[in-house]
Amino acid sequence: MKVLIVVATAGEAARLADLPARVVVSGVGPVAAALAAQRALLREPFDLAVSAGIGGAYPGSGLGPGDLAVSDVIVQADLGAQDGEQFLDLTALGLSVQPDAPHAGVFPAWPGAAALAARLGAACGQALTLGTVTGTAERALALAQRYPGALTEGMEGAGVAHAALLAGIPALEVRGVSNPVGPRDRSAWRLPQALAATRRGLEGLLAGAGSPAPHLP
Ligand SMILES: O=C(O)c1cccc(C(=O)CC[C@H]2O[C@@H](n3cnc4c(=O)[nH]cnc43)[C@H](O)[C@@H]2O)c1
Repeated sequence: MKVLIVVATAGEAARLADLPARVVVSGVGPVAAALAAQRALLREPFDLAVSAGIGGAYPGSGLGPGDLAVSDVIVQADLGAQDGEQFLDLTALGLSVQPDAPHAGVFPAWPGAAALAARLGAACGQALTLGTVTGTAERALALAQRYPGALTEGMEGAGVAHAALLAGIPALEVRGVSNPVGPRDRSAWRLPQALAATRRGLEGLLAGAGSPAPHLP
């Protein structure tokens, strides 16, 4: 399986340079990730596009710094409209099916995600993408309630997933937890542990964990 790995920063890429995959650095955010992913996907064919890196863990996820999460769904959680206190996603706005983007901001991930998570002892669930890092406990809770089962927050997954959709290949998000989603507290960050978890997830993916067992004759 030929895998494209998109990470936001050179620091994340440095820990992955020896892996048997194409690793590209996109910069932070969904637009940067989408553009970098699409540029790589137009250059050569891949079987899977992965958004990988550090991420925040939502309240109720049961995850903490150093834990590993893989996505079964990638959600662009700020794509929609705010109506007072209520958030209206594209489906609620009647914009869910567009000819060139039949996704409504929700991207089912690679079918091997659950098996990969099981083999690695990782969490498997929704990965949310936002263009702005959540900075209050109230908003973290509101997002966790809006998306029950949401595990992680990042800023690139939906961009990679959208580019993968247009390229006709599956996408996956692999996040090592660096921090709790909520009030800004850099002292709570555990970057080395998060980077190590991210690498562990990608090593497992590239070693074939999660891929369907070969059909024996
Ligand atoms: O300075 C801060 O307080 C701060 C808090 C959270 C995240 C940041 C970033 O600069 C994140 C940029 C980068 O890391 C990923 N990431 C990691 N944790 C989170 C998060 O809680 N929410 C969203 N993104 C997060 C993200 O994918 C970016 O690539 C700074």
